[in-house]
Amino acid sequence: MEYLILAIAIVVVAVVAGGLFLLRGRGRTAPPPQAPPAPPESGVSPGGTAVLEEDTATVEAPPVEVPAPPEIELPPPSAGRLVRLRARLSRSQNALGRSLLVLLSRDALDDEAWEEIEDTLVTADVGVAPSRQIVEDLRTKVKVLGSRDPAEVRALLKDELLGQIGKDWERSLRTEPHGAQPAVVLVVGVNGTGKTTTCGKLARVIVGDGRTVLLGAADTFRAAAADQLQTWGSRVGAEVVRRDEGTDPASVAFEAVKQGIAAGVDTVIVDTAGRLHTKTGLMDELGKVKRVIEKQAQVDEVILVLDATTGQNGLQQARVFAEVVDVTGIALTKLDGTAKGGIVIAVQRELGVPVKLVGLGEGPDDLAPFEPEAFVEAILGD
Ligand SMILES: Nc1nc2c(ncn2[C@@H]2O[C@H](COP(=O)(O)OP(=O)(O)OP(=O)(O)O)[C@@H](O)[C@H]2O)c(=O)[nH]1
Repeated sequence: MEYLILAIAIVVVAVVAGGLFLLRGRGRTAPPPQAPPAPPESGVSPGGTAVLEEDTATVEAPPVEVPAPPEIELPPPSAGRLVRLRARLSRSQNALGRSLLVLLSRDALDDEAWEEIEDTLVTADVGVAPSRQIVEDLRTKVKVLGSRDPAEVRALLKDELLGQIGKDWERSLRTEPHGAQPAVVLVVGVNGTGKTTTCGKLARVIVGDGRTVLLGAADTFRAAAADQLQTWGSRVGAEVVRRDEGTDPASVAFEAVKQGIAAGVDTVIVDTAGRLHTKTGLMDELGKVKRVIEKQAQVDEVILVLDATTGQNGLQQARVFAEVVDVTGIALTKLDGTAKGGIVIAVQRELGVPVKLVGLGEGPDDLAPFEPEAFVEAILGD
């Protein structure tokens, strides 16, 4: 009997314990389901394999840097640029105008005074013959005028300088396409004069006027020139055709014009090296570049870039270029850095082609179409 009671007690205890165990098990909350591993942004690890391993699933993938598209700039149009840049010109050229005006306003305009006026003009790089001519003209006009109040003297000098610079030259740059053919501008000149910079700035002038440009880096002598051009081009969204250093410049020019035609751009600008090794070498190189371009399109402009600070030396070099290639216009750079603005008169006289562009600083929009009236006004000051 005792055994029976003991057995029943054991059974009861077992049942109660079992029930309690079962109840506790049911009351437990289930663990949260494991979040699936977040896929990396690209779905692919930097190494190129899909991220699947469990232990890397919780490691956050580094953010993939998407480079921002380059911002395309919209440069100002060409019209009125020289007037806007007048301060630059006044700063460098005012001394010439002021000393001429002071000399012309002297009470007694004797031989000595006229000689001083001539010297001032020669010092400003006007050139000996044109300086003499200006003095002769002024002498006659002053005699006819009789009186010499400051306003009259200023008007007289302005008229004379404008006459020497020439109001009637065709100075507009031919950059308009011919139907489906782009206009082609070939840029030549001695190294260091600012050729590549002028190509870049000119591209901005054309884009600013609402047209499209392609740049050809045919200065294969200096690799940095192509890089420089690339930077200029990317700022205004212009394609640049370039090849390795040492490639035949003519082949780059050919390819640039070909791509320009295919892309339907308005203007192709071709930068050249034009080292002054020998006149024959230069003639061969530039002649070939031009001939090769002409197989596909007409060369509308050959712009000779001349550094205004180099004076007579620059003129000498300009002469060599003019002998080997038909220059159609001059880009006079660095006019902001010299008081010798008279070079405008000298170079036009020397080469018989007009100054069409002037460089007035290192800024991207410091290139302006040349306007004689604004130029003379800047020289004479207010
Ligand atoms: N102050 C001033 N500097 C200028 C002007 N135009 C160009 N330069 C500077 O002149 C230097 C030479 O310019 P580049 O364009 O490299 O000359 P480059 O003729 O192409 O020279 P190469 O490629 O060696 O043949 C650069 O530092 C330009 O910023 C200008 O109008 N004013």
